[in-house]
Amino acid sequence: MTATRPDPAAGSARAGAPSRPERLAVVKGHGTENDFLLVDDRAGALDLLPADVRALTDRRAGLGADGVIRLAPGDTLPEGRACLAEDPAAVWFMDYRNADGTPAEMCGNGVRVTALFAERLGVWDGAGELVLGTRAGVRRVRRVADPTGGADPWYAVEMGAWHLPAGGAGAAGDAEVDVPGLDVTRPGLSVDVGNPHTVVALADERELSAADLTTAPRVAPVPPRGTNVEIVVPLGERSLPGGTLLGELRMRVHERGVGETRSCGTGACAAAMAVRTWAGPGAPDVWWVHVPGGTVQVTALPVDRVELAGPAVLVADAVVTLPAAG
Ligand SMILES: N[C@@H](CCC[C@H](N)C(=O)O)C(=O)O
Repeated sequence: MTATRPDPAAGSARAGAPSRPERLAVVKGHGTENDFLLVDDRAGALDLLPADVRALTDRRAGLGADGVIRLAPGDTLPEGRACLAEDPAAVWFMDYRNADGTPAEMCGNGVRVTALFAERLGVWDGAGELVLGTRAGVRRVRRVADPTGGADPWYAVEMGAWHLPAGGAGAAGDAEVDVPGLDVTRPGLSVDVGNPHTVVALADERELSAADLTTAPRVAPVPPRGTNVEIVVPLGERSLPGGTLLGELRMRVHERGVGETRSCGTGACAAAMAVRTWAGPGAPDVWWVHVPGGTVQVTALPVDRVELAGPAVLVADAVVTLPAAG
């Protein structure tokens, strides 16, 4: 057992209704510059309102971030209890909220930063696996060496199953996407990685730079749960020392509930699996996805599962006054 369990006595608050403090301690962190405010709610006592999330993530009037992550005991919320039923080791839950206050099923970069936060809190000793509940199900994290040669450890996350739409495998796309700044409507491929994505292949890096992601690309038909849109340019394949075939691609992303971000872990998984699908049999299993905020590694695992690996950084501690309720 490498993760400590929630303390049943740590909140008498756990027995009562969650409360909303006037002042909240947060830690700022990022994964390839997809940035988050992390909240230690090991007591499972915090009522975090959508308006609180919007105030915290505001880049001018607040601290600023792409999302807020609350680390809470799994047994304090229904989605956490579902994860505990899937795996009793999922005693901690990553409660992820987008900057607009909406909850999302999953955040790949966020899981890695949550793992580092859990280490900082002493909840996980960094050895073996950290088993985290998320709204998309249980995710397992372990520390690994940086495959790109950096000195700091990376975190590898078993991201679960990825899915194309029924009948969509091998297709250029199942959606039409208008990307502001580009003149022609493009095919987009829907890829579910626990949360929804639409991946669009562009001709070259000139098009990637020309795209204007300050507004959301138009996707038709409109995805029922909304979507994150990744625009990608495949960069080719090469062999790593040791012989592993590596594919590389460059990506920008417009995130549901946020806007353009400097990286998206689930988006990198969706993009790599889309490009691998388009490439056909013999395509690499290992992909480096280069985003404005850095590089992450995506690995196709047997039976349509995928792993995400990348860095995690904590940069600051702060105490924030929450907006007045109501
Ligand atoms: N940046 C995250 C994804 C966050 C959720 C996304 N905006 C959604 O609404 O699905 C990642 O690293 O995966």
